[in-house]
Amino acid sequence: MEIVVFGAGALGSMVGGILAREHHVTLVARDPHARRIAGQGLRVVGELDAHTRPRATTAPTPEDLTCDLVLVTVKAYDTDEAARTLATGDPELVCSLSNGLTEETLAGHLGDRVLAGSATYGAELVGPGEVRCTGVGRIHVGEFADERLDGDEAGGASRRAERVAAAFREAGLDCTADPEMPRRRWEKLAVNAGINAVTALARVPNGALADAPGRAVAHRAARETARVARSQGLDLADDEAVAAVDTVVRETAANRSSMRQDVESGSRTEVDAINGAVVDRGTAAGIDTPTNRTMADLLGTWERERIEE
Ligand SMILES: NC(=O)C1=CN([C@@H]2O[C@H](COP(=O)(O)OP(=O)(O)OC[C@H]3O[C@@H](n4cnc5c(N)ncnc54)[C@H](OP(=O)(O)O)[C@@H]3O)[C@@H](O)[C@H]2O)C=CC1
Ligand SMILES: CC(C)(CO)C(=O)C(=O)O
Repeated sequence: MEIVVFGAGALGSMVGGILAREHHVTLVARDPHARRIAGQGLRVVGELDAHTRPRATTAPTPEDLTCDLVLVTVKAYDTDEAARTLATGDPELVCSLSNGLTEETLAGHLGDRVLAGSATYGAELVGPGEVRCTGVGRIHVGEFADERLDGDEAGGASRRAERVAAAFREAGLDCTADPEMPRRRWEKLAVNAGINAVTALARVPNGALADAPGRAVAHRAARETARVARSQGLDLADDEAVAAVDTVVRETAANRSSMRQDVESGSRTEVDAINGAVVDRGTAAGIDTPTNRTMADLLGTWERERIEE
């Protein structure tokens, strides 16, 4: 496959580096990372090990973006700009692995070429040309809205998602085409809504949410997310959202969540695309989401203060 990874920071470099074992991969990255990859290739270290030679560029041309698949791995707040750039080319499929509800933004520019994705692999950039896999997880891809599973995609499966998943597996990544991606997307949102902001505000590892009082806050945020999901026609029970939070807390107990990492490095967070998305959709559906609203407001206050400094 001809694959472009748009926004090759930590996650995109790791996934792109592994995909380059079997596919023609172009990484859209920043310098000096892009320059080092173009010169010396890309090293994946840690729990995965590879040295591959994907192409790398900071400024993709429309021809570069006319490919079989674009994987979007920018932070959620960069999705709109990424989508505008992607629309200058003609990719056959576009799939986001970003956290938060980003697919609607992509589809606004790229239409029904957009698939949804989620990743539970962990990745951190070591330096130019090198990325560390900090945890082997799983990637899911699929259609992002129930109505897109109808028609010729009978039975909820999506042939194009199956094709993407098979290409990932061929390169050695654990990837599944999920016939229930619309629901999974909201379940992942509940997990991120429950874990990310709480661990960022309290400055604790994910495992600290195994006990009260952090656990109770995370559960409230997850229940609110499930309620909003149901208002959008998705079948996500409160108990299922809470159980998903508990599972991820257990499985990633030692992790510093991505939002905690952002706050500790003084960077903008993805709170708008996570807790903010729950609040906005809840408001539109007449559902109050006080826990998500409080977390979005607190992190929003911190972000404004940081930007003004
Ligand atoms: N890292 C992880 O383990 C995981 C991350 N995720 C999710 O994946 C997404 C990416 O996370 P992560 O990889 O950690 O983030 P990073 O910030 O490391 O990577 C994103 C990269 O995209 C670059 N970028 C943004 N816009 C452009 C552009 N127009 N052209 C070229 N490069 C661009 C950014 O550069 P710059 O900063 O200079 O703008 C940055 O290097 C997030 O939504 C995150 O929540 C999900 C699961 C695991
Ligand atoms: C699953 C979890 C919570 C793992 O830390 C994550 O996605 C994140 O940190 O953004």
